[in-house]
Amino acid sequence: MDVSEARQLSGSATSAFELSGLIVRYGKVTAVDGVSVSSPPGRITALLGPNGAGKSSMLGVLSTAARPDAGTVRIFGHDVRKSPMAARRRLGLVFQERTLDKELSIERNLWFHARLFGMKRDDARARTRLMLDLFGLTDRHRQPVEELSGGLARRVEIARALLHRPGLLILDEPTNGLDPTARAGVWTDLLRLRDELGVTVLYSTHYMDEAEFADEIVILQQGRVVRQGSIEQLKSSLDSSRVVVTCADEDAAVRQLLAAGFEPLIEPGGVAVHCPDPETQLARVVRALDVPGLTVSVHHPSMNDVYLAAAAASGAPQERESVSTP
Ligand SMILES: Nc1ncnc2c1ncn2[C@@H]1O[C@H](COP(=O)(O)OP(=O)(O)OP(=O)(O)O)[C@@H](O)[C@H]1O
Repeated sequence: MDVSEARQLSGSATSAFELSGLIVRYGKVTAVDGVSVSSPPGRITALLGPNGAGKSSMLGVLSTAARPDAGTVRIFGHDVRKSPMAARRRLGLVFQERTLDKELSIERNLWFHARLFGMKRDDARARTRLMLDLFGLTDRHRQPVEELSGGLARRVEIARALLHRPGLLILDEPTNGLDPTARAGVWTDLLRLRDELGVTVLYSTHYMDEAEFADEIVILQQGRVVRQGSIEQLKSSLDSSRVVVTCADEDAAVRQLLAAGFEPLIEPGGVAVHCPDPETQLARVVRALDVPGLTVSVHHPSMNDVYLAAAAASGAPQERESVSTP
């Protein structure tokens, strides 16, 4: 793919997507409650939150499948209410449900999608070939989709979503149900799309390790944004970096650490010394201790810690009460 194509995919300096005061209701249930989030082109945003937090409802509006009850939603500057078709042309969608035609080959699936999107024959042919090449599918282009593994089928869906040169790719739990190798493959593809083509990616996930790939993380709880920032910002806001000591006599370790001027805490994993710079405190901690069976390690907050702290701080239950659909 050449540079002009990459530019086309990444769009202009306008935000790739921009939600402002978004509200989505289903009857009396407010699924999305005043969410404002945006991304410049060429970045990856992860959407996290417990079941029922409002992730799919938010993605549904962004995908133009559902209308917002209030607020504005723009895709590369196109308002989804006023210009849904223009917004739709800049979007590639990969939803949880598998939507490929199983009986057709990989190539025919791509070709028909291109034609459905209104591409002329020559363009559809060229784009299909390009996507087969880009995703390493050329050698198996005649293979029926029903013979593909889950990971490969997902790859075809991502290729199909990019046929019409969208700048924004939206994926709702893209690796749900895939094995670890297939999940890693999807991530290799998505990172390459960002790095080589400047595609903007917005995805929801329940996998904390997958949140680590994002440039920006948004955590939703009960329809509201409760945390937002880069992974470094979210982790450093937690203030739970620590040196952890395990030994055969924790009481003695606590006494010795207190004598050396630390403020140790007995925690489930051992005796912890909380500090912003555990690597630099490590040697002092070791020097302060004379206890049997000593091990000392450095811990920094994980994405899981960030997520659990956000849940605890918002006081939200981990799963919202589900309501019956009409
Ligand atoms: N079609 C619908 N009719 C009524 N209520 C709905 C509908 N779709 C979603 N809801 C409700 O809206 C809220 C948000 O649901 P949503 O599916 O957006 O959450 P989610 O974060 O995507 O959850 P999950 O992780 O389980 O996919 C929930 O309370 C859900 O029960």
